[in-house]
Amino acid sequence: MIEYRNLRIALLGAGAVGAQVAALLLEHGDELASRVGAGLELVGVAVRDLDAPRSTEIPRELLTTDARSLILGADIVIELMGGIEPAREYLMLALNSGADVITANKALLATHGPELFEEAEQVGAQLYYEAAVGGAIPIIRPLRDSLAGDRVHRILGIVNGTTNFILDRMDREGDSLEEALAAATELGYAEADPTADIEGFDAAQKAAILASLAFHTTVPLDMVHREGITAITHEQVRSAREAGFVVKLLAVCERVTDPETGVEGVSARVHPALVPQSHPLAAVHGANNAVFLEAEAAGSLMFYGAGAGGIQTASAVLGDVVSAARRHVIGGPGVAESTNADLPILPMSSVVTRYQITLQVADRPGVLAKIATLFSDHGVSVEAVQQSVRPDAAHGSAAYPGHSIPEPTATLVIGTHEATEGSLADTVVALGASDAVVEVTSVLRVEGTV
Ligand SMILES: NC(=O)c1ccc[n+]([C@@H]2O[C@H](COP(=O)([O-])OP(=O)(O)OC[C@H]3O[C@@H](n4cnc5c(N)ncnc54)[C@H](O)[C@@H]3O)[C@@H](O)[C@H]2O)c1
Ligand SMILES: N[C@@H](CCO)C(=O)O
Ligand code: NA
Repeated sequence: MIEYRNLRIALLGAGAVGAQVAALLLEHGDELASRVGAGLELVGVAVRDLDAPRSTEIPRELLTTDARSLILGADIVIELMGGIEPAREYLMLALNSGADVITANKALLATHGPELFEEAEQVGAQLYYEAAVGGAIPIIRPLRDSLAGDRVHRILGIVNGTTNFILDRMDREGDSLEEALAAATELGYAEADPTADIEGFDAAQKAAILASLAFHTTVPLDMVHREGITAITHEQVRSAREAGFVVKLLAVCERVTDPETGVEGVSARVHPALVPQSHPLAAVHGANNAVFLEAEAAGSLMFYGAGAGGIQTASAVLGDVVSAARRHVIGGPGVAESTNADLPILPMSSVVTRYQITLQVADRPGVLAKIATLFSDHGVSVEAVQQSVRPDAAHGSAAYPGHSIPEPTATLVIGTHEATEGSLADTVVALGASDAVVEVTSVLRVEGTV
């Protein structure tokens, strides 16, 4: 039996992920030690309440409410408390005391990442965060290491399990958004307050992290355009299916050249989008996550699996523990983030995308021509128009002047060619204001087409 020097590991937080990390470290510590070349000793677990029920049994003598003392005696600190403070303060304390740190805290990284990375670089420590995006799915290390020699062009990610579960239920079970959300809550996917998931805040934090890593820059959270799924209707999901699409909440991170100014930069955005049923992301069901990326040399790659869950996320945390511990054995400085790419973060209006717009229009001569003019006035080229007439539809307020019978309306589904988000958005505003249009019933971007 080889005798190893023990590395002292402090765990902060013993909730869904933390309790699983503690259990796996205690159970598989010897096996991991042989992979690392050093013993891994869980020296303590900082909790708020010593007597709170936990999903796994943690020996009472390991529990403490004194996180600061625990941190100061550790070689590796794992933060699984969540939230901004005191997580930020504890990680800074850990880095300053010479410890390497591991966190799953996307909210903290998306808002205070640069400060933490800079501190880690200053003190020559490591900061690992594989669990922060895509849970168990390896995506941070592939971007940071495996693809460091390539040039990533674009990332399309399903990075929030709760919203993917909801949209998938609406598509495959015919649920309304409310019914699907209730099912997500019952199954434990959605939080008691699901706002961060359904309004896209969680996905936006992950988009900021992915875009920063992929493009070797810093993408501030407030530069990530964000739309959630709360306005998505059952009707939109059903029509999407009929037209060969599925609705997904996507994080889109890409290199962008503003067509008007010629400025090259990057953008990150989160919004619902129509994805062709033939795209690999369309086959991501339930609460799973996937990150589809396109790189110059590697071509298309997809990373798929469990984006959440206590034990699944613990797998990513333990991978980081092994990496951090190996460097303790080998020595040398930590891996610095490369954030020196000279790429501005461009606003949403510079992004080039495609829209699918559904309109209720008055069914009378000249309406189509009027609508076509609105598109061309904004420099937007129409790719396809589909019309269905519902003469009996007393939709909206349109009525023949002076008559009580409602004017017949038609449904127009208009797919555009690529155009800047700015001109597409202006076109939608002009459509809404036109007397030819009774109602703009749906506007969705189309992503993942070639
Ligand atoms: N649950 C998942 O599937 C998942 C997936 C990926 C990433 N994450 C991230 O992992 C982190 C932990 O998530 P979780 O689901 O385990 O959360 P959780 O709420 O289940 O657990 C957090 C635990 O930390 C404890 N805590 C909070 N503040 C503390 C303090 N000051 N001192 C000591 N303990 C404190 C809480 O009491 C709680 O037990 C979060 O940053 C989360 O975003 C979670
Ligand atoms: N609430 C998140 C957890 C994982 O970060 C989700 O639904 O994906
Ligand atoms: Na991950």
